[in-house]
Amino acid sequence: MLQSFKPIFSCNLVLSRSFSGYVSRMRYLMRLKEDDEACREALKSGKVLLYHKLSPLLRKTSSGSGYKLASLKTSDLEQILEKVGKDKHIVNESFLLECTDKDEPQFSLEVGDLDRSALEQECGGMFVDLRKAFFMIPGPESPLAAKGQALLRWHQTNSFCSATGQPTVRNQSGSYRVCHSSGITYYPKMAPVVIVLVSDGSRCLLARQAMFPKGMYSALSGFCDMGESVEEALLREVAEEVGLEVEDLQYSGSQHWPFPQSSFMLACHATVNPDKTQVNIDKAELEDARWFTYEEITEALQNMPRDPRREPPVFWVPPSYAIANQLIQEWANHQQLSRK
Ligand SMILES: NC(=O)c1ccc[n+]([C@@H]2O[C@H](COP(=O)([O-])OP(=O)(O)OC[C@H]3O[C@@H](n4cnc5c(N)ncnc54)[C@H](O)[C@@H]3O)[C@@H](O)[C@H]2O)c1
Ligand SMILES: [Mg+2]
Repeated sequence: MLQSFKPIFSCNLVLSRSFSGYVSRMRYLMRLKEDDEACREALKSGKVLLYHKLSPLLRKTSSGSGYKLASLKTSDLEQILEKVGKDKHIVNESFLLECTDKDEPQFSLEVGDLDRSALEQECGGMFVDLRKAFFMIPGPESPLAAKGQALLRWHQTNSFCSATGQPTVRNQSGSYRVCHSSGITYYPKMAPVVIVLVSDGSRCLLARQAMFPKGMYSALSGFCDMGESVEEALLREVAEEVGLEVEDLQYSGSQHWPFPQSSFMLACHATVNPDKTQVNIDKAELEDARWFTYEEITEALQNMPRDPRREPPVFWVPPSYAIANQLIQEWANHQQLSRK
């Protein structure tokens, strides 16, 4: 029997914000999305994240011990562009991302047609593949790095109208593209995906696809079909992939996931009857699916691979920037409490 969703972990973000500052920032952002002139003005005093063929620019932190996303003042970026022999006006091709706590609008710009090493030298940083960058930058910067890449990718792949084949034209912020021939407005899209950590009360079920890195197991996941609710998608995916019927669902949280295209991950916990835990794997989709004990999970959480040059542990779970990790951590915390 399905229980209704209980939003058990999702409120902290909103509650921790200073409310009036947050509202005015969101209203400002909303205006910039719609008002081309205001957006152009904001860009002049804003900051820009650079991407080279969708890899974000990182810089060393001031202590020199780590890396962070490089956020360049527009005026500095214009000078850099001129130094590498480019028209500084390409800055106007930037897309609006967000507005920081200090009311600073942030943009992203693709510079893949410029010389990579010349730019790296002028900017004092390096362009790093996004998957690798997630291991290098502070966790709170990951969503912005992902959003910057996702928006650039969406614009790159939506420059023509699918009805007329005519070019589409962006608004200044990049919040949509229009085909003036058909009048169709295109908005950036994400594909909804359910991800679920199934438990039988004392163990949790993790699976791996053949394409996963060696030894990595994750929660079950799958794209929602057209017309499906999250609950229906989740029940179907678990049935399809491992042949089990889940009984109880609890919402955990959500995440934008940029790989390989933009997905919107909706994460839940689910339980199965402890007497009906025999898995029947869909081998076309999964290489393996297994029940893991609390002890195995806590060990995996403590033994995350840190150095890609070293052999990974025999069993490990997705890194902290993936919502699968959040689900697994929550399950382990819940088990720990229930064992006291
Ligand atoms: N952030 C995380 O923690 C996390 C963890 C696991 C998976 N994921 C992501 O979830 C996504 C879906 O997971 P999955 O591979 O198990 O899905 P899945 O089980 O639905 O299987 C993928 C297959 O579904 C089909 N499909 C249907 N709609 C699709 C669409 N809109 N885009 C692409 N393929 C579609 C394709 O045939 C594809 O091969 C993947 O992109 C994966 O990277 C994220
Ligand atoms: Mg799947």
